[in-house]
Amino acid sequence: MEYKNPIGVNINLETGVIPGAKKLVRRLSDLKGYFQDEEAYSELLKDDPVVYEVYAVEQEESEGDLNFATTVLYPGKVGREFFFTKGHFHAKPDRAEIYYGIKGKGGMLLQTPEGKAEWIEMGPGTVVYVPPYWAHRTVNTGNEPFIFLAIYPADAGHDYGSIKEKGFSKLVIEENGEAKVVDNPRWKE
Ligand SMILES: O=P(O)(O)OC[C@H]1O[C@H](O)[C@H](O)[C@@H](O)[C@@H]1O
Ligand SMILES: [Fe+2]
Repeated sequence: MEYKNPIGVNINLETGVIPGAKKLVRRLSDLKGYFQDEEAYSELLKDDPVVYEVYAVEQEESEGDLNFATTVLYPGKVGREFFFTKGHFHAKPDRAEIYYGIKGKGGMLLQTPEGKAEWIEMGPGTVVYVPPYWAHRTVNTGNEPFIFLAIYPADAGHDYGSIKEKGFSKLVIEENGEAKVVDNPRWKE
């Protein structure tokens, strides 16, 4: 039997960087169609800011193995909507995931395939259990980078399709300087 080598790394708790990890950058242009306010989107697209970065340590897809990744989600808004990650179901939909808040302020929108949504606030030290079958998207509701760790099955995969097309049934917007979770007017079952 060939055994894999264990890994020990230190996450930089200020920047979210995992040394040696694979870095993925998502700019606003990668999130076309995701935000409600298309005018605000086009305006902001002139600068095409980085919305988030992911530092991932991933294994080949196999049952029983685990991946981990940090995400640095920058502060910002498109219109009244706070910056967020794309959000996804797992390609193997019954795979669960654990998130751990490191720095900054935000939360997670979760949603069942039928469109029942939940919002969980996150800050440093928050653990979120994402149960099997729930789509999940993180949102930065603060004014500094929101940094968190995620641990997920190596064979979970990402299914972006239905979220890209329909979004979440809830939106997280700013109202009078506060984050508010409201119904998505464009949501259809
Ligand atoms: O893939 P997104 O929905 O854009 O979210 C960005 C990333 O967030 C976390 O780090 C997850 O562990 C990753 O699996 C995911 O790729
Ligand atoms: Fe996930």
